[in-house]
Amino acid sequence: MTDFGAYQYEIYFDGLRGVVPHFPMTYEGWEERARATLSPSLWSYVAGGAGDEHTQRANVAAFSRRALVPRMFVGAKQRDLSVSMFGLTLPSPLMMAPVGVLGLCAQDGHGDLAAARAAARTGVPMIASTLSVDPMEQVAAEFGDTPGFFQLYTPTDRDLAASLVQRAEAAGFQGIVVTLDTWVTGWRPRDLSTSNFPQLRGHCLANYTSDPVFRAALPKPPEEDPGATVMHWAGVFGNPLTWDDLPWLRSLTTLPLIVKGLCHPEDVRRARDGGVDGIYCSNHGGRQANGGLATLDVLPEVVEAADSLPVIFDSGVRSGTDVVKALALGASAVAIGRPYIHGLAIGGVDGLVHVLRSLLAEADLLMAVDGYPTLADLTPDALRTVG
Ligand SMILES: Cc1cc2nc3c(=O)[nH]c(=O)nc-3n(C[C@H](O)[C@H](O)[C@H](O)COP(=O)(O)O)c2cc1C
Ligand SMILES: CC(C)CC(=O)C(=O)O
Repeated sequence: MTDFGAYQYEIYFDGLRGVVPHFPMTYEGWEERARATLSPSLWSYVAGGAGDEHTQRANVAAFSRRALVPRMFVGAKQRDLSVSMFGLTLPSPLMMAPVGVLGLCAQDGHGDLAAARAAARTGVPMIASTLSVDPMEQVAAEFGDTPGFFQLYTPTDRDLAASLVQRAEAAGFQGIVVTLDTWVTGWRPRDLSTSNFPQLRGHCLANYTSDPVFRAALPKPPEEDPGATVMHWAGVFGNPLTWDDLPWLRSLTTLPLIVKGLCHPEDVRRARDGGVDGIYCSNHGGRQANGGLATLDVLPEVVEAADSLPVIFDSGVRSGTDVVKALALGASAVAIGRPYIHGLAIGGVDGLVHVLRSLLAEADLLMAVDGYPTLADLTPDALRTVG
């Protein structure tokens, strides 16, 4: 049993002692303060999406088309938000989605380490991006007892891919998340306007520059020729994988293999047949392709096709109620991107922990008030479609 909702009492007791809350209590508040904290170009990178950002807005809007129906006489005094997947038991279904450039969003430039520390403090797992300011071994060292996952951007160099995965295994990560929807970046007008994207990426290559296979392919060490290093990285970064590559991907690790970016049920069935351990239903927060469906709208089909495989969901989650709605539509776990980036930007580890605890408290209290005490109680029948 967990009592995430108790976070509200901590805040009220602080208030009684005259302590004013450090951090805003809503997504809009986190966003507004993060915007004021980050440089304009980093802000536009974080906040922006593909095209005119229609899909990005649709991700958020989809949640307001679903509403939870309250149940009474349930006596949901105790709730249980714990979830078991990939042989792990987690205290809650919340996860931190992989975010490249996370390091740069912290005041001290080490946001990947901060997120790992927040994972240790909350039990909310971090899926560490391939693109990070600090190498994965240092990130993993901060996880404490909370399991961590490594997100792989599969490079064209297969030996490099194998090396990154082997390092993740050795560092103690508990699963590999392979992102399929970003072997090339989508059309991102905000980044094109600032022309800042290449510089940002250049700061986030620690996993590559610390890799023996990557280093061996360079004419000069990265410390001596950073420009050539970035050029080499750009050449190997993205591999447009096909189904023929799935057996090879599967062979890279004995850890749970989760594929990120699946939104079509047929793709889910093929991935399942190809031996993956988990499906990650996401449209990359609307950052890659515009004009698509909200991820929440495809979730039920994906869950059905995934059958017994766990489904991690992300894109557009902005509150604890959104977490509950995604769970009711069948997600096994719910990941967030921008909300925790904002928390990190406004208050480092403390700000990030505040965002995670706020989302968990809101979800927990909603389940209490509306009479859905466990995740098993949250079925599609708990929701109605409105508007
Ligand atoms: C600034 C930023 C960087 C991201 N970097 C990565 C990444 O390195 N790897 C990845 O798989 N997804 C990346 N994503 C996508 C997230 O993992 C996630 O799918 C998305 O943020 C979820 O949508 P949300 O921001 O609406 O919560 C990034 C998202 C943002 C906002
Ligand atoms: C394209 C990458 C460099 C990072 C990413 O996934 C993103 O910005 O959405």
